[in-house]
Amino acid sequence: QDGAHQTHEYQSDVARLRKIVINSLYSHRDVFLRELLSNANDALEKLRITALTDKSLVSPDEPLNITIQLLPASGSGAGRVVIADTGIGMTPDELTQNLGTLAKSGTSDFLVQAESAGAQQAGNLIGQFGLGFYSSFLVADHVEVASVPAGGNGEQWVFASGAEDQRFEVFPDPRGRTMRHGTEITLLLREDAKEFLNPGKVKELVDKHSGFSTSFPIYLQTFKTEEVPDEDSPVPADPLEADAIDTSPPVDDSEAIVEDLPEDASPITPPPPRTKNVTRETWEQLNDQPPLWTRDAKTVSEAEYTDFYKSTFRDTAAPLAHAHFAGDAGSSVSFKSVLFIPSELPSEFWSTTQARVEGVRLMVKRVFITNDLGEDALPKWISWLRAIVDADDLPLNVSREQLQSTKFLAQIKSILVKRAINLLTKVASAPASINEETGEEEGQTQYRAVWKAIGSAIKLGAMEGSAGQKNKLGALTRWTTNVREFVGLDDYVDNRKKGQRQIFYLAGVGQKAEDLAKSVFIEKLHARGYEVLLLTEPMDEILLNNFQRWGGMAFQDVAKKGLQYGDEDMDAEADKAEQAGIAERFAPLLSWLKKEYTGTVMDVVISNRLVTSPCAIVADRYGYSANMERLVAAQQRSGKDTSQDWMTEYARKQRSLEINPKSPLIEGMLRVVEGLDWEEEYSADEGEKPAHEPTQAELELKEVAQILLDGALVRSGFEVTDPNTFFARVDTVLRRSLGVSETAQPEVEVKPAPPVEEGPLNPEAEPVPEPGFGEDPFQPGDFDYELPRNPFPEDPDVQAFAAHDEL
Ligand SMILES: Nc1ncnc2c1ncn2[C@@H]1O[C@H](COP(=O)(O)OP(=O)(O)OP(=O)(O)O)[C@@H](O)[C@H]1O
Repeated sequence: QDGAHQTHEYQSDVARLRKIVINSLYSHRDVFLRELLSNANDALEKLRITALTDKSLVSPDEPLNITIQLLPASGSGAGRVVIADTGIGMTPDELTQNLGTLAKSGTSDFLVQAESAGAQQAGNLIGQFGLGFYSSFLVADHVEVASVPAGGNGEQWVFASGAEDQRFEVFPDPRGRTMRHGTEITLLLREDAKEFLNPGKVKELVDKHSGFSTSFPIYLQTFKTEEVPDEDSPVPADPLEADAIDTSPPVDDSEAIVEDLPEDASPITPPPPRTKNVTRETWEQLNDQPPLWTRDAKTVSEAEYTDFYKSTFRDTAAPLAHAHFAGDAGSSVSFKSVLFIPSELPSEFWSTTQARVEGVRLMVKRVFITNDLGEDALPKWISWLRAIVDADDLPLNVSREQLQSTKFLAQIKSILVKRAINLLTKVASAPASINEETGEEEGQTQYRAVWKAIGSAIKLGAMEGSAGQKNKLGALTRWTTNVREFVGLDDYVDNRKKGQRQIFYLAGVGQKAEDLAKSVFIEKLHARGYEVLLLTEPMDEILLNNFQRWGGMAFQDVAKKGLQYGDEDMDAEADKAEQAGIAERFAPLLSWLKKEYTGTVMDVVISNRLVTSPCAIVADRYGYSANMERLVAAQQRSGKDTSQDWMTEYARKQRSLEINPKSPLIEGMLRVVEGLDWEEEYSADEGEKPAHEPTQAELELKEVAQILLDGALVRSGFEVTDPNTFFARVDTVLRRSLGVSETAQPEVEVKPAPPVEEGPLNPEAEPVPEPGFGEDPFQPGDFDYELPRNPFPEDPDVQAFAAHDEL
């Protein structure tokens, strides 16, 4: 390399990105034009902003614009596309830095993801990441970038690289200075990319992808061939004279028929003037249509909104909904805006606390100013919003910093949030449409898609928003119930049964709604036709607690105490009498169970929520439901919130056992309790031993009761306190029912391992078989051993283990 001519190795990430781009985007390769035009537009914007403080950088002789030239090959090669801008330009160092390295944050993560994804997925990922300059290699074998920085007096430099090259060159342009400032990119097209020399194709692409999103004019060089008078060859002015000149092809004299012209013959028409074809260069502006947001919404088609969104926000998927409006920000700044709901949340939405908001593009009189909304950007829940806001009455030379300190920005943020909520509400309240082909009701297809995409963000908004927003966003939430899906809270309230004053819900984070619907807590509600919201996301329960009430109804966790159907007072006298009868009949069992479970549950009551299950564990109003208990346990495992341990312990104890008087099992227990002389036994103070040794019947009842309690815990979603003891009890009961000895242990003998091996391990001599490969390490007979006799037959814990094994 000589003094000026530099050769650089590409940074390894660049090579990887180029490879991914070329492999995965072949079928979308026309994106190169959008990317290069967007870079050119950015460079012009940078210059415009810099020139606000240094006017010498621009001159009226050098208008800020972008030009495209399509140059078919004169000799070998497929031809060239040259895209030039009169923007900020690059110094030789910047050429090296900007085009030879990837400075973007998250590049490595992106590359790992894209490399492991399929071509189609990688294409989508790249779309979101923005592939920029490297997309040139989709259509070009070789790329040259000539550039001069604005304000620079030095040489014009060139960055040059082949698509397959591991290196790039940077050198002074052998043509000298061809630009005052700016950048010119020359693509030597690949043989299979000749279509991009077609002006029609280029116009179509600019129209579709760049027309809306570039604020500086884009001109395409076109050549028009016109017929013009040929001034070089003399054309006689006088038709008579013209007649005198014989311009007819020579004819054979012998064949000539000479006729005199009749007197009244019309005058001889003069021959057309001599012309020649001249090819003229013209520059046709491609983005001369007014920006979409400045147009009347009635004149903009859905397809135009979609194309605009995709090209402006670089999304491969269409938006789910849009709103187009003009307004007044209150401080006499009028503006026009279009906002969009994207088809999915940004990938980092849940992994950051304060999301970066880059989707709101602020413009002043159609010129892009910033997409950085400053410190207190939009609230996190709505950081996914995509919008264009174009203010008319702000000075054009307002800087990004000035704009951020104006009232306008704060007002615009609140207007955007309000408008976005209105848009969501409009989509959510669209009447169900009828499918014309099938005649079936389609449901709210559009809002279902919106809910699927950003439903969790809407729930977040309903929690963190202002009071007014909470109500609006709460009304937008949709739930699955035991009878329907996609149910709004207002809809639930409208559908309530006579007398019902509670909105019933059951939470089971991570469970499927259909499994939750089979819960013991829902069986009676379901059987009676009541609707229960099934909450499966961690946020759900917290959200409902946050609302406290909806439409005048209180939220009731059906796994907790306090459940009321609301029709209790409407029960016939006979029903009431039956309830009283049951209460009286089961009183002995309730008393016995209360004594038995002192310290384990707060209370034992007759249930109003069970149909077939014998019992359930119901949390007190301030106790933890099984769902809450799991959430708290997960938090504690992850090291958070340990200061709350005592509260957890307390809340855990706030629960009751509910029994189902209609269950034959409970009936059976009642009969056994009635047969016991237990009042006397337990009349001693709490904690004291019974006055006499318990009878066999009582011991058995205790065992059954304990299993029943553990079963109720499991049924109700809690964990049993000690699974080993639980299984030991089940084992005993099983043995009893089979007539097997309750204490007999299996006859087993376990072959002990050989003594510790001496000397170092030599893997070469005895290769360790790879899992799944090589010979089966086990030989026939390896499993023919006997477990040893239980060495501690009296130890109840060991018995429990043995029993567990048997099960
Ligand atoms: N026409 C240009 N004029 C001036 N600088 C340019 C031009 N094209 C590219 N650059 C510089 O090269 C850098 C890299 O460009 P590239 O297109 O690869 O990524 P980007 O524009 O930063 O990101 P993205 O394309 O995803 O928005 C740009 O940030 C810019 O500094």
